[in-house]
Amino acid sequence: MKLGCIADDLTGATDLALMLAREGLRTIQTIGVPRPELDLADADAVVVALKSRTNPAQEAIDLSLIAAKALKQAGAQHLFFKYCSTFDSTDEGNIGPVTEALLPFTESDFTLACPAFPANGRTVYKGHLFVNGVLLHESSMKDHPLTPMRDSNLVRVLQRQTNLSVGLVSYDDVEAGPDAIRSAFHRERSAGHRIAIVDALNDAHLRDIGLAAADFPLITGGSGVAMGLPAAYRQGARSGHASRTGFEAPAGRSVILAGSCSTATRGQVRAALDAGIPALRLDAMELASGATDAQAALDWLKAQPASGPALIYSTATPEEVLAVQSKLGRMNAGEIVENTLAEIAKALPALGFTRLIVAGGETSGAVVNALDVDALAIGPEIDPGVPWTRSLAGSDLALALKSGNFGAPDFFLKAWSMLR
Ligand SMILES: Nc1ncnc2c1ncn2[C@@H]1O[C@H](COP(=O)(O)OP(=O)(O)OP(=O)(O)O)[C@@H](O)[C@H]1O
Ligand SMILES: O=C(O)[C@@H](O)C(=O)CO
Repeated sequence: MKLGCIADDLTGATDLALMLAREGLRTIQTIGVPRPELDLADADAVVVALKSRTNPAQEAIDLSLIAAKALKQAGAQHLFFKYCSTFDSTDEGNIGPVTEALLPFTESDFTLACPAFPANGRTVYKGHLFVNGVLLHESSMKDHPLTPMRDSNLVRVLQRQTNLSVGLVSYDDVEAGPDAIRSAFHRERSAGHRIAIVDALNDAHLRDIGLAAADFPLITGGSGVAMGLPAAYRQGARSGHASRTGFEAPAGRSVILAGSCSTATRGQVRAALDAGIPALRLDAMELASGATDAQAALDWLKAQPASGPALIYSTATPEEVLAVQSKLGRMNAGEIVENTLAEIAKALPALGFTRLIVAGGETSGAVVNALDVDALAIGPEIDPGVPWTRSLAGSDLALALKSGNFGAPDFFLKAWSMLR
């Protein structure tokens, strides 16, 4: 295995797995550390999906090191730590602390940090992260329910999370190509920095960064920075593994579970409502008081026409989320909603629902755990960063696990047409 990857959330793992598959690596995604029976012999890359993004830093470190050990034992030659393209974290972690733990594990003393993903509007310039052309701290990420991002300067953000010195490889070096990027890495390392934020404005930059960093024992970033690795790792990497062609899916009913409150998901929920998809809104306060519950949602779902998808969503505006959080607490509110969606998901296979779209990283983690799915094959790309996947064991399911901020407004409408 060339590349062992540790992703701090599930949809992020799927995003990375799609990128590696698309660029020609045979890629398997596992939910948590791979079961010993899982056959990884044919895989060029394994992406382990954790749910560690918002855990206490020590827990995230422990989980990441367990995954790192398992990947190394399975033969991984390089490690990749995948986090969000919007650098979701707090001053306590977890990007800095996990990187700090993985560096000695890989017996190295330098790595890069690059969340750029231009196809989804994430670019880094002079160390500042932009989301669709807007500085991170002015984007909707400033209101994220769990990791509000209020500083766009990633050198500063990361430095607050780690005792390692953080440097910068900026646009001028990156634009000059792989050799200049290698020299810049050398310069930053010689200056005593142990992690370098790297600028990237387009895919050509990402491919050059991938080439320059391919020898690193540890690479950290979003899925974008993995774009150039397959070509570097495999002579004549195959391409088109995850194509846009139809995907064989188990027969059965379709459902969308949305727990993400991101701008993109709010638009997708609106488009689904406008298109007349039957929809049920879960109210966090009503869930907390017991006025409604998962069983009520399942009763509603069973009564919907089997001919098309139905939508269950807790998606709300930032103002609504804040109001709920001020009454229930941020983490508690999130857990109440996640637990309800997970309880709904658990009952779905027995009710004949086999085709699921799940919106939101934390939400997807909770749902997939409840479904007891532990490995995924990667299918075609629906929109950048989001493939259809199929479970490799347990209930036979087609799953599209959508990062909160990914996907076009018609994502919930168009994704189904790719399934055969
Ligand atoms: N109405 C609501 N009120 C309060 N919290 C909510 C509400 N709806 C969802 N949540 C919580 O907000 C969090 C959303 O996180 P999630 O990771 O699922 O989505 P996201 O952050 O948009 O996606 P990603 O992590 O992929 O960017 C979850 O913990 C969810 O339970
Ligand atoms: O990088 C991203 O934006 C996504 O893969 C993700 O991690 C969102 O949860």
